[in-house]
Amino acid sequence: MVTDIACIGAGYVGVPTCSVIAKHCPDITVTALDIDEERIKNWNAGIMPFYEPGLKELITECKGKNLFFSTDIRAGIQKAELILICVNTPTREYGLGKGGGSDMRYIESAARSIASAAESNKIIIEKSTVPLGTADHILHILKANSKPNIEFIILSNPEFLSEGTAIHNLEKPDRVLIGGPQTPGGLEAIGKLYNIYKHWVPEDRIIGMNAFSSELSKLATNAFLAQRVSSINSISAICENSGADVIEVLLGIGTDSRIGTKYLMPSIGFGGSCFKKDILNLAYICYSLNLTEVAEYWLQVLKMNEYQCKRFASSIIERMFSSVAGKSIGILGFTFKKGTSDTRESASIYISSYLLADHALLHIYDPRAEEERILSDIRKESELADELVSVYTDPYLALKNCHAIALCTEWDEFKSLDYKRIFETMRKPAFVFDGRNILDHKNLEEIGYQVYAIGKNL
Ligand SMILES: NC(=O)c1ccc[n+]([C@@H]2O[C@H](COP(=O)([O-])OP(=O)(O)OC[C@H]3O[C@@H](n4cnc5c(N)ncnc54)[C@H](O)[C@@H]3O)[C@@H](O)[C@H]2O)c1
Ligand SMILES: O=c1ccn([C@@H]2O[C@H](COP(=O)(O)OP(=O)(O)O[C@H]3O[C@H](CO)[C@@H](O)[C@H](O)[C@H]3O)[C@@H](O)[C@H]2O)c(=O)[nH]1
Repeated sequence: MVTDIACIGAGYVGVPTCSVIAKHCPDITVTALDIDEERIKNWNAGIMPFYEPGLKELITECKGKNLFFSTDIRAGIQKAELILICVNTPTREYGLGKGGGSDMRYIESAARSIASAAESNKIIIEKSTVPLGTADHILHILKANSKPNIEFIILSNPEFLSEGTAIHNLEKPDRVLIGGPQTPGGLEAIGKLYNIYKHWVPEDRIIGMNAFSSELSKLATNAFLAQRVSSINSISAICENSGADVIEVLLGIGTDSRIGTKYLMPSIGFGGSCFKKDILNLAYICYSLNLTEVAEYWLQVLKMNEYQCKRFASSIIERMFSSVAGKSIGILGFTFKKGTSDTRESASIYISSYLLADHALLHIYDPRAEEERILSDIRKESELADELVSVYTDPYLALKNCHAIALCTEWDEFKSLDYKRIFETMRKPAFVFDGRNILDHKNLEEIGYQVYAIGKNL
C-alpha cells in the first residue's frame, strides 16, 4: 500500500489534488512541493495564493496532519513512493513550436529532479496536460539520469477539474483516466493508483487505457468543450442579426438528448489557462503528424473565439455612436469566469485592449481579481493601461459617471446590483452591454438603459 505521495507543482491543480487525497486517505502522507518559495510560504501560512471555493477549509482540515507543503523537493521525492507531476505546461513563447507547442521545460526539470533524488523505485503520475508521448519522454530522462537499478513506471492520469469548482470536480469526478503500460510492473502501478482513487471514486468511473490514449483524451476533451462554446457563439452572431434569441435556440438545441445543454452558454468568448493552450497544442501535434486539415479544423475554434471577443468590443463602440474616445466604460468582471481569482486568458483582457485602442476610459471592478494582476494583464496588450484604466473595489463607485456598463464575467453579485441607483449616476444615454446574458434586460430597458446582449436582437 502506498503511504507517501509527493506532488511536484503546488498550483491550481497540485494543491486541490493533494488536499482531496489527504482528506480521503488519512493513512497517506501527501507533500506538495514547489520551487516557488513565496507560494509554499503562503500555503504554509494559510494564505491562499488564489481563490478556490472550499480549498482553504480542506487545507485547514488536513495541514500538519497528513498534508504538507515544502520547497525541499529532494527530500519530498526521496520519501515518496508515488510522485504526481502537476507543473505548468504553457504554450511555448520562443523557438521551435513558438505559439503552438507546449513548453516542456517544467516537466523536464521535474523529471530531472526525480532522477537525481530517487534512491528507490518510483511511480510517476503525469497529471499535467501534456503532448502525446510525454510519458515515454519522462521515462527516457529518468533512465538516463538516475542511479542504477531503480525502476520507474510512468502513468498518465490527466486532471479534469475546472477552476471555481475544483474541489467538487475532484471529489466527484465524471471519470478518472489511468493510462499506463500493460506490463506486470505497469499493471501493479496502475493497481496502486487505482486503490488510492477507490477511497472516494466509484470503481466504474476509473478507466484504464494506454498512456497515449489518456494523454490525447485530455487534449480532446478540452477541444470538444471549447468547440461547443465557439459553436453557440457562432449561433449568437446569427441571432443578433435576425429575429432569433440565442437562449431560446440553446433550449431548442440542448433539449435534444444527444446534444444536451452543457457548455452551450453564449459568452464574450472562453478564457482560462487551458482551452486555448490545449487547442494550440492539439493543432501543433496534428501539424507534426502532417494532419494539416485536422489542425485547421481545431484552430477554427480559436478563430471563432477571437472573433466573438472582438465582435463584443466592436458592438460597444458602434452602438455608442461609433466612438468611445474619452468615454468612461465600467467593466464588470475581469476573471475568466465566476468563482475564481484567475484572469489568465480572460476575454476581459482583450475587450479592454480593444476599447483602449479606441481611447476609452476603463473603470474596472471584479470581486476577486487583484488590481495589480488586472493592470499587468492589460499592460501586456496595451500601452494605455496606466493612463486610461482605473480599478475599483466598489461597483457603484466604478460605474459612477460612466457612459456604459460592459458585463464581462457572470459573477452572481452583478445580478443583484441596484441598476436604478446606478442609472441615476451614469451619463445618458446609459448603455448596458451584457456579455453573459445574466441580467434582466426588460427591467433594464424599463429603467431607461439602452441594452445590448450577446445573441439577442435588442
Ligand atoms: N488550472 C486548471 O484548471 C487545470 C486543470 C486541469 C489541468 N491543468 C493542467 O495542469 C498543469 C498545471 O496547471 P496549474 O494551473 O496548476 O499551473 P500553476 O502554474 O498554477 O502551477 C504549477 C506550479 O508548478 C511549479 N513548478 C514548475 N516547475 C517546477 C519544478 N521543476 N519543480 C517544482 N515545482 C515546479 C510552479 O512554480 C507552479 O507553482 C498544466 O499542465 C495545466 O494544463 C490545469
Ligand atoms: O457554456 C459555457 C461554458 C464555459 N464558457 C467559458 O469557457 C471558459 C472555460 O470555462 P471552464 O471550462 O468552466 O473553466 P476551466 O477552469 O478553464 O476548465 C477547463 O479547463 C481545465 C484545464 O484543462 C479542464 O480541466 C476542465 O475540465 C475544463 O472545463 C470560461 O471563460 C467560461 O466562461 C462559456 O463561455 N460558455
